Amino acid sequence: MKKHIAVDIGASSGRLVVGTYENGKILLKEFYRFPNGIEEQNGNYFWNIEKIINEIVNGLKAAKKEGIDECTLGIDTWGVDYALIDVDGNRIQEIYAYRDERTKTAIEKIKKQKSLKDIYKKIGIQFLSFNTLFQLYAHDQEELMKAHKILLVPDYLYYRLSGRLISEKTNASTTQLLNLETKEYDEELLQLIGVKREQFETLTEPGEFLGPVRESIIKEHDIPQCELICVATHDTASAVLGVPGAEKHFAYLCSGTWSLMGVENRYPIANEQSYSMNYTNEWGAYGTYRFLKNIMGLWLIQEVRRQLEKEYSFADLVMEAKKIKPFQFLIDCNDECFLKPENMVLEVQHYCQKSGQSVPQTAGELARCIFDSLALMYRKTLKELALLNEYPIHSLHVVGGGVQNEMLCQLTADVAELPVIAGPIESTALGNIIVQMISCGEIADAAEARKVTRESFPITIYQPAPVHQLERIVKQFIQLTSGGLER
Ligand SMILES: Nc1ncnc2c1ncn2[C@@H]1O[C@H](COP(=O)(O)OP(=O)(O)OP(=O)(O)O)[C@@H](O)[C@H]1O
Ligand SMILES: C[C@H](O)[C@H](O)[C@@H](O)C(=O)CO
Ligand SMILES: [Mg+2]
Repeated sequence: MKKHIAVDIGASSGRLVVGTYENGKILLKEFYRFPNGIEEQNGNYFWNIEKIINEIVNGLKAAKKEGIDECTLGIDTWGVDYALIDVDGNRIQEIYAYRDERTKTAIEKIKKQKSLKDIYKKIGIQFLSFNTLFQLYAHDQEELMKAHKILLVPDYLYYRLSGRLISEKTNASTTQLLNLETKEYDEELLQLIGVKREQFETLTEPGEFLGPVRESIIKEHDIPQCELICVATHDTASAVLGVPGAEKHFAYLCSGTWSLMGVENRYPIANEQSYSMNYTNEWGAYGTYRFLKNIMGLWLIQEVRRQLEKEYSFADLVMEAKKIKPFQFLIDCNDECFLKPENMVLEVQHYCQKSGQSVPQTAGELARCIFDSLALMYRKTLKELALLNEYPIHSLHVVGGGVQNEMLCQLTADVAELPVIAGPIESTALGNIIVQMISCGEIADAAEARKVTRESFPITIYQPAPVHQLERIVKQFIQLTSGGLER
């Protein structure tokens, strides 16, 4: 039976997971995990890509030790960030992390040259200050001109492992450079940022076979014979494929460092309303669109935990939050001030103080503030999704590490007043492996894969319970988040 390895690298951790398809079920086993995170150098933030590559090789060595001699392999990571390589394939700079401040003013500068609404109408991607469009605009032009190729992170990892140059579509859409109509890189925007089309590789469909891992790597390290498959290399695109949605229109929350909340459509929605509410049409696998919004997510609690010297585990922080009276402290989770503050504890406290609220002091109060605010933001986003898609949303699938935060899952059900269907945790790795299984002919398509997922992995359903004075709390939250929809 075929073995498929998913290399899933998120902003806070990476993992290697092996998947097999047996008797109508998908079996997954995580066999290697490593911490990930951004590193500061001279006031800028970067990814340690050589460490990530070493960890991938270490993971493959572990796979060989587990008795995996041959397999297919797919790679997915976070979006927007890129490597520049010269004509000899050498990386010519460190890989900036999207939380670096260099793009802080890029949107303001670009809007003087091109209307943001016009960009949105043809590209349909949400405006995030760190999208690749803005990163390249802010990049040193001399260095950019020296680049033979611009490779998003997972494309670069495939290149390092195999020598194959790709520009995988789902992740390429996070650049905010792909034109919805031409289905190609938008020439006008490329000119605006001083990049030539040939600096990007030909757009690549998820599912394509890419060939073997370089012989030199296999000779140097005792790793399995791997056939690389181009998966949905944007981790969120893979995560969505792993959502066990049975309904025609299912809403999902990919709950990790970011909270990505959206729906899967067969068509883009890029109109006045979706522009004003800043929703995105990231490309999904198999011709779909991920109509979603980025919510600051569990980054908030990750940074509070880091500030508290990791004295508390995530489970401890949930336990502490449970002891605190709810809805005393609320923040607009999507406020730019939370994107990369020096000290998240002080940032949350300052926000509460300047908005005239009590100030959370203890770990429990800070965690409570974050979880309450995230649940209310999820409610707001679900209402907006139903309005913009013109169809009702009756439940919410939660996948990713946030599934382990049972308190937040229940709180989300209560505050959003709908059932939350939680699981699988490793939906990203699952979606990565699903594309490999479809390419190998073990599963027919995404619809069959979701059916198999429902039969293979347990879910937990959180039914909504009444929240005392919910209307008043929602009104207070909507005022904080400067309006937006609430019916
Ligand atoms: N035992 C736990 N209890 C509560 N929350 C948990 C627990 N374990 C993990 N989490 C939550 O899951 C989050 C990590 O989720 P996940 O592993 O999906 O992120 P990732 O894949 O590393 O990052 P990305 O979102 O970039 O893909 C943690 O930040 C934490 O908030
Ligand atoms: C920066 C991107 O919006 C981010 O990577 C998000 O798309 C993601 O991939 C979260 O895991
Ligand atoms: Mg992840």
